[in-house]
Amino acid sequence: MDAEMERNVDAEKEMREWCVALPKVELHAHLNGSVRNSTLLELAKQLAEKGIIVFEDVKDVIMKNGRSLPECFKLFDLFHILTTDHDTVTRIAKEVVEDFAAENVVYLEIRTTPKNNEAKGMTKRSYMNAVIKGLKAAEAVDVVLFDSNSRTNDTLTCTPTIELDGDTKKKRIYVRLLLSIDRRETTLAALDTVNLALEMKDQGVIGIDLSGNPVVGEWETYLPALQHAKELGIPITIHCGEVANRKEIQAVLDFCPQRLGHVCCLNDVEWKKLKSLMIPVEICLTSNVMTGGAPSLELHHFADLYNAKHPLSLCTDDCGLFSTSLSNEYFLVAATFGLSKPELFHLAQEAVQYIFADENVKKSLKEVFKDAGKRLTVLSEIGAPN
Ligand SMILES: CNc1ncnc2c1ncn2[C@@H]1O[C@H](COP(=O)(O)O)[C@@H](O)[C@H]1O
Ligand SMILES: [Zn+2]
Repeated sequence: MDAEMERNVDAEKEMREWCVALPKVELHAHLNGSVRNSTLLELAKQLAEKGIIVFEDVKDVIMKNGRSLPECFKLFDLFHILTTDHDTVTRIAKEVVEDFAAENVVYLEIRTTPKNNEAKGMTKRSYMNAVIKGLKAAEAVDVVLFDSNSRTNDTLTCTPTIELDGDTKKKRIYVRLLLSIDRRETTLAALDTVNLALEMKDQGVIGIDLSGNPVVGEWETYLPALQHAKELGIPITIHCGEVANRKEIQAVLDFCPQRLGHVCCLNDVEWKKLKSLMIPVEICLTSNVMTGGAPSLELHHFADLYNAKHPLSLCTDDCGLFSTSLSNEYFLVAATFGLSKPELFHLAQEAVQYIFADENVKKSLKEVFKDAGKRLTVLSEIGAPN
C-alpha cells in the first residue's frame, strides 16, 4: 500500500469511528428487520432440530445477498417463522435495543407489526407485551421507555448523559414504540392495531406506521384506521413511494401524516407538494439502493432534500436485513455527499425535532447533543474547511 492509500484508509477508519461516537436518533427501524444474522441462524438451527425447517436451505436464504423488494418480503416471511413466539420476540427486542445503544443511538423509535398467531397462543396484545418485556430485560443498557411526565421517579432517569468513550458506564437510550399496520391486513385488523396503540400509550407506544409490501393492498383499506389514529391524536408515519403508485402517493400526501418514510418514486408535482408541506422524511439510503427505490447512492434523493433544507433524518429501515447500522448510514452520507463532521453533527441533532416523544424527551436530547458537541469538538470546527 502506498502512502496515499494508507492515509485514505486511516481517514476512513477515523471517520467511521467518529460516526459511531456521534449521538444519533433512529426514527425508522423495523424490529424483525433489525435482528442479528447470528441470532437468525441460531433460531433456524433450533427449528431444524425440531424438524420444522431444513437448516441448510434457510441458511442459504439468510446469507444470500439478494435484497430486491420482492426478495425482502420473502425473507420477512421466513424471519417471522423464526421469531414469532413470545420468548423469541422478547429476545430479539432485547438484542435490538442493545445493538442500537452500543453504537450511541440515544433515542430509538422501533416499529413492529403486532401479530395474532393462534397456534402460539399469541394475540396482538401478548406480542407487544413480549416486545416490552424484551426492552425492559436489556441489562447492558439503561432503557428509558416511559414518558418522563407519566412516572414521577423518571425525573432522575432523564438526566442527560451519554458515554462516548468506553463502557465504564451503561449507555442510556430512550425507546418508544410505533405499531405497524401491515398492508396485507384488513380494515378491521388495522383498526385493532390503532386501538391497541391507544391502550398501550402509557407503556411506551407513541405512534402508528403503515408498512408492508408496497405492491400489495389498497390505500382505502387502511384509511379508516389511519383516520381513526389521526382523530385520537396518535402521530402517524407512512411508507411512501417505495414503488411508483401515483394514486397512493397523492393520497398519502393529501393525508399529510407527521412523517414519511422513503419518498423514492415521486414525480415533479409530488416532489413539489412534499416540499411545500415540509413533512419530515425518514431517509434510508442503503435500503433504497438495495431494493431499487434509488438508482445509486450518488443519485439518491437525499442530496436534493438536504440542499432544499427539507426536514429529514437518516435511518436504517432494516439494519439486519441490509447489513448496515445507523453509524454506517452517517458515514455513507459523508463519503458520498461530502458532508463535513459539523454538518453530520447538525443532521443528527436536527432529527430531535421530528421525534414523536414529548417535549421533555426533546429537551433531554437537546442537552445530550449539547454535551456531546463539546466532547466531539465539532462546534469549534464549524466553518473550518473539511
Ligand atoms: C424494505 N422496505 C420495507 N418496506 C415496507 N415494509 C417494510 C420494509 N421493511 C420492513 N417492512 C415491514 O416490517 C416488517 C418486519 O418487521 P416487524 O415484523 O413489523 O417487526 C415486514 O414484514 C414489513 O411489513
Ligand atoms: Zn421501512
